[in-house]
Amino acid sequence: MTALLEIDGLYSGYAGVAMVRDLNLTVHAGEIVALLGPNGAGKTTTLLTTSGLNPVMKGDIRVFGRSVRGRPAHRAPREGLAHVLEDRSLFYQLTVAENLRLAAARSKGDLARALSYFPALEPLLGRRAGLLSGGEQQMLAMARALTSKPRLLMVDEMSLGLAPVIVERLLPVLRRIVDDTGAGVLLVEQHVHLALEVADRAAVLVHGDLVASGTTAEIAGRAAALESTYFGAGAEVEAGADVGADAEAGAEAEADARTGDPEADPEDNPEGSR
Ligand SMILES: Nc1ncnc2c1ncn2[C@@H]1O[C@H](COP(=O)(O)OP(=O)(O)OP(=O)(O)O)[C@@H](O)[C@H]1O
Repeated sequence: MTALLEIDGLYSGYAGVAMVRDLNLTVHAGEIVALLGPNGAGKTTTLLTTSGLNPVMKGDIRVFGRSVRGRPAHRAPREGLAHVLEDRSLFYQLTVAENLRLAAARSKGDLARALSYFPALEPLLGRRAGLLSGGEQQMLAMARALTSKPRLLMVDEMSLGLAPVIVERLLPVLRRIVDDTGAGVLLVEQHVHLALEVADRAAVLVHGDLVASGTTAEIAGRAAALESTYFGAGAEVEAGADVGADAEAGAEAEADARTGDPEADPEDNPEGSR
């Protein structure tokens, strides 16, 4: 198996303070690796450092065998690394088509192929990105990343603000992409159980330390112990609150799915970016 990403004893953080310590992680071609952990664990920091948006303090990250040290972040997409950021970073005043065309022009990429994974975007090509629902924006962010035909795709919190029923529809697309293209995926996800359904392997970060890694079956077998030991009462309460809100939105989404209403817009959009 070809290692696309090798994180080797990584220390990374902000203002000289390491928020990720001694992290070792590998992503091979054709596999999905889930990076799990509670809020503030260092998951986003790891992805930003891999993209070159945050410096390596100690250790190394190799993407396609080459160290990211000294590589400017803008070179990453051309080399085959795509990063869907947590805030989706769309051009909200531009239409869906314009967002996609800009990305495809930058990377000389394949727009039709990227869209083929998200056919729900086709009737929305003329709509401004800021008017899309949360789930549609996530699809656009993913489609935009795919225009560069990445060999390694990093997705940060695909589920942020989305009902689980929407996430359940989006996550399997990652599996199709991996199966079709042989790319590797590093997936940061708060919905542990959904992530474990789609991933091949998982790693758990807590307060910057890697506390567990293994196949999804191994991690799933330890999920209850990991949650009670590391995620803490606060996280459980927070997760409980989310479940309530998600369940309500999910019920609505399911109702829309049942009625088959193509204009249905079931997702929450807590970012208020419409
Ligand atoms: N720009 C920054 N400056 C200083 N500290 C930061 C900065 N960004 C993140 N941090 C801190 O680094 C730590 C790791 O944050 P990070 O965003 O990587 O966590 P995370 O696991 O992605 O969390 P979440 O699931 O909440 O997004 C946290 O303590 C956070 O407060």
